[in-house]
Amino acid sequence: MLSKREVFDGVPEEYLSHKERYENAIRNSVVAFSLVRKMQEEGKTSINNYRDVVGGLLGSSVLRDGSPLGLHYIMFMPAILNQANEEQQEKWLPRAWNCSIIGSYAQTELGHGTFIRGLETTATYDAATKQFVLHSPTLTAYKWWPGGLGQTANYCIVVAQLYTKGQCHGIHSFIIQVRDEETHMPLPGIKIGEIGAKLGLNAVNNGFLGFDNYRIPRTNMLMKHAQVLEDGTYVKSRHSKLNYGAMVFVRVVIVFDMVNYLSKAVTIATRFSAVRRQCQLKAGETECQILDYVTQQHKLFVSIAAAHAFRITANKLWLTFNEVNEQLVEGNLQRLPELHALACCLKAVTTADTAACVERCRLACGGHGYMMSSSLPLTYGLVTAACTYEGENTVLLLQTARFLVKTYQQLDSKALTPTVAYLKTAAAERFCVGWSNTTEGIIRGFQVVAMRVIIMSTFNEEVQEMSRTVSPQLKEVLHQLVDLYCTYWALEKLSDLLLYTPISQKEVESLRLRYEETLTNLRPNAVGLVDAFDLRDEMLQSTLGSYDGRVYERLMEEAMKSPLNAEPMLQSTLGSYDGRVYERLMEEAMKSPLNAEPVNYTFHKYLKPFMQGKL
Ligand SMILES: CC(C)(COP(=O)(O)OP(=O)(O)OC[C@H]1O[C@@H](n2cnc3c(N)ncnc32)[C@H](O)[C@@H]1OP(=O)(O)O)[C@@H](O)C(=O)NCCC(=O)NCCSC(=O)/C=C/CC(=O)O
Ligand SMILES: Cc1cc2nc3c(=O)[nH]c(=O)nc-3n(C[C@H](O)[C@H](O)[C@H](O)COP(=O)(O)OP(=O)(O)OC[C@H]3O[C@@H](n4cnc5c(N)ncnc54)[C@H](O)[C@@H]3O)c2cc1C
Repeated sequence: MLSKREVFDGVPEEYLSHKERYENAIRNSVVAFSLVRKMQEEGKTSINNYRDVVGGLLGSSVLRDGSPLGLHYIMFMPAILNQANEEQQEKWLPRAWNCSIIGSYAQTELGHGTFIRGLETTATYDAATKQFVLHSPTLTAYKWWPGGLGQTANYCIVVAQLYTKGQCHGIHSFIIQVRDEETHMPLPGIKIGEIGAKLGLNAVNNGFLGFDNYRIPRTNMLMKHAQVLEDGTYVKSRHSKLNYGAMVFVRVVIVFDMVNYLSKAVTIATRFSAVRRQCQLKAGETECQILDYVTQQHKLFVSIAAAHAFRITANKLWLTFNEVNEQLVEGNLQRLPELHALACCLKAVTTADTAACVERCRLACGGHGYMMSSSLPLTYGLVTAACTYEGENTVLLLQTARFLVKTYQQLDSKALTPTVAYLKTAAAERFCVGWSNTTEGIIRGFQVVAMRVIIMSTFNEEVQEMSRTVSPQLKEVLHQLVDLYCTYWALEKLSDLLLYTPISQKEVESLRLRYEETLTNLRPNAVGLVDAFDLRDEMLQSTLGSYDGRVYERLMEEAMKSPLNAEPMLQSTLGSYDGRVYERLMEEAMKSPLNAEPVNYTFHKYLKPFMQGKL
């Protein structure tokens, strides 16, 4: 095991250089993931449920700004599980599971992220040698972003346009070795490095990858869904989008990640708001807790309710994901479009709402929320990235809209899948005959809005589910959270409700009163509700949100650790007058100190012993 001394003990990551941050991340990651390997050996985690364990580690204080090994678990292994046939799984999964190989997932290119049918990397089959030739025809064809690829991974899943017998069959996945397992040097025909400093996740070691007519065996094409036979014959998949399966899985998992990040941020902000006293309600009185201000409650309480709403939604989505995947295994593809639309919608909505809520939590803490030591800026950096990766939010919402429009157009000719069944009810009868300022009334209002503008929004199953399984006291508080969440969004989306429902001005006024009553009712339970997230100080890593409330002493202790560093402002690679965006992105990437050396010392000292099970 590593001695405490070898880890940058006591110096917060913010004060490490870019290179030191990577080296620190490797040390922390091999220690953390050795724990996962120990749990595997003891049968405490399996290939089917490792995500909980890994997800907890990736969101923990040990790997607080991500890990160079994250993609190995987040996408490399799921891609093998989802896209490789049985023979390939037997070959690759054991080595991936015990980390004797470290993988990444290389789909996005400098020139394309959203439009994956436009990816430029080619994989051309050579029947004479039974090999695929991987090539990056242009600079924009270089893979750009894959986590861990910069200096860490020695294998990766590469998504490329498949050519055989002179015909293009679209994008397919391949497992490709990019570095020598002994020396970790890039293999001949491979151009590889890291892309440089980012807004956040600076420990992830995102990389770039270019191929120069690089040959791999035919059997390195992942062939669960489509195949290329030895003579070059292409056998197509039952459904063209089964190759997109890894993305659907990760979008589902991201919803769980948002629950963790939002719970942390609102715990920090709510506890700080109970400690912070500012201004007097009456002259001469003691300054009051800022948590007593309705404006502060308006900022924070909806985030507490959202964390619970997202947790319930994430669990429901996970059940749906497993149901649909069991059906896919039996050849029933009927619910795949619904799963895709659901995963797109909930990944986009939960990441966007969580980013907005985390920023609101930061703002609710005044200047102290702007301190890195509060952990709120770091959390914002992690969450806002999720609005972009695994499918940029705008584009994913368009995918959901496309599915809902199609569903609506087939309302009378096709049986509806469970999550959109409400569209038939909402369309069939005078669904919203009058407005009622109840949770059910608001949900029906949104269903009418959704029906009319084909936007899906409902979580009423969870309300019924909740009334069966909790004590009367807890039910009352949870109903207050549901009420708060509904009335908050009814007031936020008032224009839609006024346009599409018979809500009256008088009812809007009583809705506002009801909202403020709910804030007041929740106030006594606010700190208890965030304590219920049961997040230890080590997880929060926040001077503001510690359980003991010693905010000011901790702020001072952290401030005393600061060596003074000023990083020069960087010019923008994207906004240069000459438009040489891609060349500048690559030029800037090559300035990274990590790219100055072919192999970072941490490979031989830490990563290789870890991969050989010797750590
Ligand atoms: C935007 C996408 C989905 C468009 O894909 P495209 O092939 O162009 O499909 P169409 O828009 O033409 O729709 C055709 C048809 O296919 C259905 N469909 C699309 N995607 C899926 C899917 N995943 N599963 C099932 N079905 C799907 C669609 O509904 C249509 O059905 P119809 O019945 O209406 O015909 C695509 O380009 C896309 O997904 N773009 C986003 C790329 C992305 O997510 N990249 C992630 C890279 S990995 C990463 O970011 C890692 C991050 C690190 C980390 O997670 O930590
Ligand atoms: C932190 C981080 C980690 C990542 N890790 C990985 C990884 O490990 N592996 C990997 O392969 N990729 C990874 N990515 C890349 C990520 O998947 C892409 O950034 C994402 O898919 C968006 O593609 P893009 O960056 O090309 O943006 P673009 O698709 O160019 O989007 C730019 C803008 O154009 C808009 N736009 C694009 N298409 C449309 C449309 N059809 N309609 C309307 N508007 C549109 C978008 O909404 C957006 O506002 C990572 C990204 C980040 C930020």
